[in-house]
Amino acid sequence: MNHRSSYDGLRSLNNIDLIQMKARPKMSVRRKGLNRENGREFGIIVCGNGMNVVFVGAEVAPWSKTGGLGDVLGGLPPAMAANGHRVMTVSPRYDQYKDTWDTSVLVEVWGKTGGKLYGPVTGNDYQDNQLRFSLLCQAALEAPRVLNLNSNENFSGPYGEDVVFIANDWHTALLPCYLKSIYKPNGIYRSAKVVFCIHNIAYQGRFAFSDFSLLNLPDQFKSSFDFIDGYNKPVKGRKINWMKAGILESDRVLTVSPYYAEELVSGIEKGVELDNILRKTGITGIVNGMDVQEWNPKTDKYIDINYDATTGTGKKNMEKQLEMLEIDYPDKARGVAKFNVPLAHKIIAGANILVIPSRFEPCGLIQLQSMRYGTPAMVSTTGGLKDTVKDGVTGFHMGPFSIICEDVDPADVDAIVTTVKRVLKIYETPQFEEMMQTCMAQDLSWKGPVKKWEEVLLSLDVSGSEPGIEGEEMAPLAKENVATP
Ligand SMILES: Nc1ncnc2c1ncn2[C@@H]1O[C@H](COP(=O)(O)OP(=O)(O)O[C@H]2O[C@H](CO)[C@@H](O)[C@H](O)[C@H]2O)[C@@H](O)[C@H]1O
Repeated sequence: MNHRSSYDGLRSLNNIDLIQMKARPKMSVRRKGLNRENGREFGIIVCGNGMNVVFVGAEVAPWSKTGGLGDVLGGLPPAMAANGHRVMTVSPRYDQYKDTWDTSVLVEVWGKTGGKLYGPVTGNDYQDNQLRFSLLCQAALEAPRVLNLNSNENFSGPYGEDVVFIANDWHTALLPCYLKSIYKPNGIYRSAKVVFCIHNIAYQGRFAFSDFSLLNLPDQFKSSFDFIDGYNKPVKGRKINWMKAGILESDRVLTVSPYYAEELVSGIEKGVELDNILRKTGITGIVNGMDVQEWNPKTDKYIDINYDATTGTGKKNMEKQLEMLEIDYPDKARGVAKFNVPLAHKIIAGANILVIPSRFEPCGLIQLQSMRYGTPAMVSTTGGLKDTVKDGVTGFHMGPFSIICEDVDPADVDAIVTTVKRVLKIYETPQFEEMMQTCMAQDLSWKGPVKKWEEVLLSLDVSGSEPGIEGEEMAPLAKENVATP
């Protein structure tokens, strides 16, 4: 396991100052470098003590990422640390990442997987994934107690037991179960709480019912895992369902947008057979933020011409190149089915319109990325796309699409054609220009979402938890060694 240490103290002078608050609760803080006069520092901020927060997940960008889960775990924890909380993220070490360091608490469990996160090839899982993710949960429960993280003299040592765990997706669902069965009965983590966050309900961790015996849990947990699978992919029938248990055994359930939260409880199809469970527990949606430093058209290292809202206009030579491309490729289309970060940046920066015809979309990050680059998106009306794209203001809505993946519904094709016509009517008019400006003027960073996360975490009443402060937006620690699927 690679225990990524607390983000505090490692990022900037500003953050080091925030850490000092932790050591002296409700104190006045000098924020060095912010206000200076004649060489003397001044500037007082009165603030709370913050919280101890432990994120747990199967991916964390930039080290391991197959999609948005990695992005969120690379962005939200540093943004919470920037607000004065003590934050760590526990995630598997799939490879020998250059910029990670040894905590000297090293347990090699399944060996390096060379950047292959869930299986040797896409769609083919490791046979022992249950063991792997069980160990991830066990490691995450040990980390706050045993890792001696010397971030800074005021903010060092183990986190202790007054922590909030944020478990993400099915891979982390055993965490609240082990907390309740192993730790709490022994007087450990008495006031600790668990938030379970659903990024994508389509993956639930459904396994043979007899596998319950592998999980090292007492029989009273069986009912939380017990599940009748209604789909014949691969077989119907009685199973264990990790996500169901994660939802039932956690203290709060969150997801990544308010509208997706509504969809999840709306019925069996959108809730993928867990809608009844979520209606019981309740679920809250908070829209994701994005990494506004990695995705910044002004400084993006992957695109040839950097730009901002004042230079969003087309370059003549590029227009010429586009004309040439059309002549060379009369079919006018290209399909690239590769995970290619530079190309993803180039497409988002270069496109005039991004079409996102999702059947479902818990939050969606590419529409945020595209709006930041002044590229309005044409989206289906589902999940976070509904919450983040305003029709006629920052993009175009096409209505909800059929969720039956096997067929293409002709009504959806019509919706795309009608919307393209609507877009073309205003394309290259001042109205479209204004739309691009509005897209780029939005604050899509983690600053807003993190406040909502704080509110939820504080409401759990973990001992010693206090609000943080208004922090600066922070990017993840490193930008190299992204493990691709
Ligand atoms: N070919 C390619 N090459 C390189 N990079 C590529 C790529 N295709 C996509 N990406 C990048 O991968 C990320 C995709 O994130 P999304 O949130 O859009 O979807 P995903 O389904 O992975 O996430 C799930 O979790 C997230 C986080 O909560 C929710 O937003 C989302 O709705 C949910 O489905 C973006 O950063 C995008 O730029």
